[in-house]
Amino acid sequence: MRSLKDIQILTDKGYEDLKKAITACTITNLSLMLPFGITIQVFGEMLKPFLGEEISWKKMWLLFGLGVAAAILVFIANKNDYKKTYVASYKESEATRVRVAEHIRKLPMSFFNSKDLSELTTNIMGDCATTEHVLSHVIPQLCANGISMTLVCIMLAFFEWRLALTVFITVPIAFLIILGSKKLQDKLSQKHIEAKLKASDQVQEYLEGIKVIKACGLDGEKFSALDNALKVMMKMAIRMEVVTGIFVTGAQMIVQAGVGLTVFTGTYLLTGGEIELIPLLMFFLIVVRIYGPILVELTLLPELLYLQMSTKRMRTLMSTPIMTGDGEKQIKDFTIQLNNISFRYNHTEENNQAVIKNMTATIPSGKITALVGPSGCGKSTVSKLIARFWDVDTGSITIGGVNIKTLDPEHLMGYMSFVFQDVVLFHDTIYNNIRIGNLNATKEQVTEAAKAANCDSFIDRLPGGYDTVLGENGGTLSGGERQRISIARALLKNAPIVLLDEATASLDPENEVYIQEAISRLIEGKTVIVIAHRLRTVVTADKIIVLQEGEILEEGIHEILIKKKGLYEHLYHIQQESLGWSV
Ligand SMILES: Nc1ncnc2c1ncn2[C@@H]1O[C@H](COP(=O)(O)OP(=O)(O)OP(=O)(O)O)[C@@H](O)[C@H]1O
Repeated sequence: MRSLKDIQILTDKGYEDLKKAITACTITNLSLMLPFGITIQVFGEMLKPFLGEEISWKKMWLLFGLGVAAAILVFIANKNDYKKTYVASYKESEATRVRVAEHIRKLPMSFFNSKDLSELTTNIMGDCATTEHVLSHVIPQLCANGISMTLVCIMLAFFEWRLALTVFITVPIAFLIILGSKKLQDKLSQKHIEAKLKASDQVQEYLEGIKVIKACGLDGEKFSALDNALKVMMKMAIRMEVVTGIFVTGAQMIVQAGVGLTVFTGTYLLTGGEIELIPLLMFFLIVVRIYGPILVELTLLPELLYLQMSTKRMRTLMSTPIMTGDGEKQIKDFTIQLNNISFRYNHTEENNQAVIKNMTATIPSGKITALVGPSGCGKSTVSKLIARFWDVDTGSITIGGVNIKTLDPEHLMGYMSFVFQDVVLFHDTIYNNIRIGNLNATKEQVTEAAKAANCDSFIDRLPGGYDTVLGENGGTLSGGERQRISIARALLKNAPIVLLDEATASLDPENEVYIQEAISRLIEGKTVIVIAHRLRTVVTADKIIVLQEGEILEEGIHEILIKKKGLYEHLYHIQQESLGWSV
């Protein structure tokens, strides 16, 4: 329980609530003993005529009254138990999900390089659901059953210790069987979880790639991959259930063998005159009653073991250090300085080549700086390092003399706007999709930004205007329209540094004109970093940095680089020639 708190699956409040839930569950279990005790008393009265005694009706009416009171008590205890256990655990699990999502948001991008989306979804939804189930249905019941059974065991031992011993002697053996199967169950759980992840990966790939699958006629091939993954998942689930079932049933049989043992010992004591018939019969009744919770415990225990797999993954996730920094530092000058920086994406694999090698450059404040170079030379990586999506391995990046590693990533983001080629739009209204740039913006500011980004022409054509709800990832808009929405967002944010990544690639001439206009408004007076393949779009840049294989090869303005007749001039002429091609 404490370990759940330590790995932040349980908050302090959740930990306290769980303790309350266990107490409530124990009270419910003990309250359930009341009607049972009364039944035994009634049973004892009813047997009296067989022993030549008379039934006491006064006592019977008293027992009836007590029975009604006990039923009311059981109802109250159950109600309290429900509130303390279920309601508290669902609230706790909601808080856990938010905390996990918040932690994920603050993790460095290197973490996401080694994780895929379905694994993280499993973390947020699956593992939290398992924890929620175990917190509400397993831990309180297990602890409460353990406490109430121990109490009953002590009471029975006072009554007749030899019988009490035979009742409980099989219980530790049964528990040892379940605990002994832990290794095997862990292995099977791990395989089951892996199969589940693979299946959800396949489902995701199938749905995301449905256009390509249809266009390339891959339906059969991709569907059979999905079908196989689902079959493996089913096989693993059945295997896990069967093995768990064998151990649980075996353990339950051993516990139930205790009934036979008790009857045997009881008969032995009865014939030896060491116990009377009625107390013995009552003892048998109690035994049958208390075996119920023990059998339930045995089915709950494997679930607790399964939780360990989820908590292990959660522990890895929650103990991954987040990016930190001091959010207080204010920056006035936006000159970006790359000081001998080196960076590699993978530090673990053998092929961990540095993508950026000893790079030193200045990106002047209030000017346009273009990063150009062949595909894969590291242009996007440099922009990601400036935005602190990743931290450099060696060297430093400063903005206005402040090392960005000392800045809180969220604070740093406040200084930057991004216009990427692959625009992410949310399943929400156009208005809200633009407002993401600045959640404090007024309606007028949002529409003004949309106008400046040349969005109003297409928004006005939409039936709901600004209130039109976009499909998943803006599926109903064209590439150019999506790009203009992302520019509107950036305009609304009005950050002093603008990162443009391939913003006008793959657009038709009309859209390109609209977007170029919008971008001109966006970058006015800002420190701009442009990443572009098409060199004609950067000829007017104040500075061009030419990269090759993660190193700076040339620097300067267009005219000087052309005169230099180096890589830039070569790439520029190839592109000029290709512009003359026609199909
Ligand atoms: N997340 C990542 N994990 C591992 N390697 C990566 C990752 N992102 C990029 N790379 C590698 O780093 C190198 C530089 O990539 P980068 O995207 O910075 O190049 P680029 O110049 O922007 O390329 P392009 O112009 O084609 O977009 C490439 O070899 C690429 O394969």
